Amino acid sequence: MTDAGTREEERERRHLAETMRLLNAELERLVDSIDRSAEFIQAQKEHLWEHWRDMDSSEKARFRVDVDLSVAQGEHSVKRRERVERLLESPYFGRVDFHPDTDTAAEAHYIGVHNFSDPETQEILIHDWRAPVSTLFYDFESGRAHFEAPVGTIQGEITSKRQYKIRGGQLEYMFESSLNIGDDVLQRELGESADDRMKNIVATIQREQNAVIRNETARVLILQGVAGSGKTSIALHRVAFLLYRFKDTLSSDNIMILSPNRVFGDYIADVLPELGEEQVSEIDFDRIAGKFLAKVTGYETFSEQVIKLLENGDEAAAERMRYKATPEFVAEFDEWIAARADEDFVPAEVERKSRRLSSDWVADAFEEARGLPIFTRLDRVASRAVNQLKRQVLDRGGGKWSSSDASSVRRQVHAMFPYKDALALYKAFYDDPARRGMFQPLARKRIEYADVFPLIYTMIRTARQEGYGHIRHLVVDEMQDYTPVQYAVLRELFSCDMTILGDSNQSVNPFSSSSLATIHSVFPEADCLELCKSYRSTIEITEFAQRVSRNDKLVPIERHGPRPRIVACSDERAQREEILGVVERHGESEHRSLGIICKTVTQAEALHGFLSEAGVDLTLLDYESTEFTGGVVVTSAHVSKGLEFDAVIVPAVDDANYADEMDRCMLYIACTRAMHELHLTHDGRLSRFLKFAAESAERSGDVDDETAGIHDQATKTPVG
Ligand SMILES: Nc1ncnc2c1ncn2[C@@H]1O[C@H](COP(=O)(O)OP(=O)(O)OP(=O)(O)O)[C@@H](O)[C@H]1O
Repeated sequence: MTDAGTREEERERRHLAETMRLLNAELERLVDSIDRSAEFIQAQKEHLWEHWRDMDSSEKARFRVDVDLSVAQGEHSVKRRERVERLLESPYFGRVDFHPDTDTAAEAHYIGVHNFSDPETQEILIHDWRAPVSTLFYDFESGRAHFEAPVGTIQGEITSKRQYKIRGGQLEYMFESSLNIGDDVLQRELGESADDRMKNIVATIQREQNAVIRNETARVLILQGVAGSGKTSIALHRVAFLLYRFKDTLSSDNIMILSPNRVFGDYIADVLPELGEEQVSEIDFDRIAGKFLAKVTGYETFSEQVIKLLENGDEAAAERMRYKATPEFVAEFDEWIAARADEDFVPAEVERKSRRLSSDWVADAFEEARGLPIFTRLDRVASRAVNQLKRQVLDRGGGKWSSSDASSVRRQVHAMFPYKDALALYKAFYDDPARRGMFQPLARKRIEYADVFPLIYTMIRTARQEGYGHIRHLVVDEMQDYTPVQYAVLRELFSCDMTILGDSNQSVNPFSSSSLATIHSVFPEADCLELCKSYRSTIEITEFAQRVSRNDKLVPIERHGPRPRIVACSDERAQREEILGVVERHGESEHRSLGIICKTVTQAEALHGFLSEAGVDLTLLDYESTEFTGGVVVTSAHVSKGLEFDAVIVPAVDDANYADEMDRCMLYIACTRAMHELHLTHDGRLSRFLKFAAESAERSGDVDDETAGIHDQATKTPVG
């Protein structure tokens, strides 16, 4: 390092020491204030307890207000203390020196996970990464730059940019990064071992990612991103940004994440708290289905559908799914439902206790309720008829009016519409000869998954339903796995802003997945953004996965590691031994997590049994799991969606197991979960989707153990 460099580093160390001193002083003050609040609350409670009988009601009320105030103050201080503690671990990660055109000199702005001001001077010592000035750090290189301050756009010049890695309050390294957010720092971050939980990436957010995070104008934002492009991370950082930007009107209670399963929900659970925000609530489509259908019908779940397709390959079922998975289906179905009231409602006379309402009266009442969903409309007509007849009976001395009279009138009105409920109406849609066979119940009271959301949509379109009115922003992850009718349901239930993200290459069910264009057709007003750079895996793993399922837009990050290995084994037993060997070697390596990703949960269960008996300490993740544990995990490709591991083993990559398009999707998902190492094993003929590896091994005569792409487990000779 040059003398100037050493002097600069010295200066930075002094700055860090001074910041730590101020943070420690603040921590002390907060701890003191929390203790005092606690003591005060305790004393007040004791006083209240002892003098309860002697106090009048206004005195008691005053006491309660005092206690409530102290509790609120205490809670506020606890939150602040948590923030200061986080800052003490790592006060800041970046610095940008900016010289506004209107000022005489540049000023250094340090950027961290939270704001922190000098308690005495109120000078901002650390800017929250979400503050307007922090955009300078993320969006600009050295030279001309600007940011939006409350007073307007500030133009100026960036004279220097730096990045730091501070851990436990100690400066580990710093970089001058006048260009992009330092590749050096990014490389180091990406090269680290996977955590048990998704972590925040505030220090290395890239410019194109920042554009997604800070987009304030889109009501609906659709983000298509290749595997490992940071979509999920970005969506969570976006939530944190919106909570900061609109803190007066938006709180974590107003935000919901629709995630693919509970394991994934658990995996991402730490990101928002790490960013100083409360965790937001979560939901998934299975829970929405449960809420609507619990009392209506039994139904197949999404995972059961995936299992059915993977294990049995039911072409007729696939055909039904395909039919119900298009925007045309929603349009046709919408039109059909809308026509039912006019075409199928037949007004008739209503009679009770010799009093009558003519069919014209009924027709008028029905017409007046136009605009309401059909079953709500029928209820409205029935209520009016009940009131009318009741009045006639009572006014004209016709006797008593009981609840059974009211029920009879309601029944008569509802009988004018040939369908008793949404389920009957939905089934009737398939009476049309052109659609016959497209509805196939699994049992008398159990419908296929492909019918679950069309039925829920029918319920929403035909009767008023309770939505999620308090939600003001919905994040939808794995968008490609949801059909247009599911989006139609979301539209009805959530009339709020949305961030919708996913990757069309990672569909778990190609018969009912949605492309970006399809989703855009459901939300024509949406802004569509794309992330093409892939950060998770080494270039060797990314290129390998690309050959399983190509996406020409994908740009891998330049980070190297060992080439993926495909190991051919003589039989099933030898394959299990090979897997055991990889697991044991993993235990001795510097890597932490290992995912053994099978095609199906049934295969994962069998392998879990074998490895447990062999003494491996591991966890099985299946559709019932709710927690992500890290360490050695056995799971299926479907359950592994959204997760990542230092090393991944994909067992049974033979041609019988990975043969059709759906299998290809599963193989792609499994391979793209790996950050640093990827191993694939098989006995029998290699899957057609991996033929490229056999061919390239043949071409290169590649037999070397460590670098070989593919080799025979017994002979170490190339396979192909
Ligand atoms: N700017 C970044 N700085 C550091 N790490 C990043 C950055 N962007 C993404 N990553 C890392 O890349 C990995 C993938 O991120 P994430 O899981 O959010 O991607 P994804 O697009 O949702 O992936 P997939 O669709 O394959 O599940 C994570 O380890 C994340 O921390």
